Amino acid sequence: MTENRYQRTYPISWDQLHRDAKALSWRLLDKDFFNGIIAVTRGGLVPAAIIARELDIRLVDTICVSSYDWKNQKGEVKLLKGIEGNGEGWLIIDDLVDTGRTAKLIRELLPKAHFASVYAKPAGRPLVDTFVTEVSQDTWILFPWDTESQFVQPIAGMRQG
Ligand SMILES: O=P(O)(O)OC[C@H]1O[C@H](OP(=O)(O)OP(=O)(O)O)[C@H](O)[C@@H]1O
Repeated sequence: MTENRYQRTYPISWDQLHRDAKALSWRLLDKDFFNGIIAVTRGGLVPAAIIARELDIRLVDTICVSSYDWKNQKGEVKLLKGIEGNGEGWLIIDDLVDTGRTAKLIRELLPKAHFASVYAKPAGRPLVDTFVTEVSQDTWILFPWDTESQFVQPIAGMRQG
């Protein structure tokens, strides 16, 4: 279900997600992440797996967060599992920064880490160090793990009257 604050959708296929995660890997290639990757659950898990493969990083940890929707606005971000230390030498991966609430919390916890996301909206963009694609704030990104293919009516059948 599309929330009220979204005016358009941006469907992303598995192929595109794979390509975009590889594009992010290229942007991160020259940086050193001695410790490894921290995936932000749950959306960061898939790009983190692709980026770990591309950057030849085998140590992958998670920071686990949960955010609650309240009246169609994203609510408080709750930390379910953190990471010790200040994040130095770690690469944090998320699929998207939207309002930036999740990234803000994680940056406060791990100020020395490098925060990367595949997609970024304007409100969240200042909080990421590296990203690939910017989408407008009123776009609902349809990730492949949240969607499935289904039958749609032919265009001619959708005419009114
Ligand atoms: O910038 P924000 O407004 O905080 O939004 C970004 C967060 O929202 C998404 O997670 P979501 O809340 O959909 O949870 P999930 O990944 O566990 O499904 C996404 O994976 C980011 O972590």
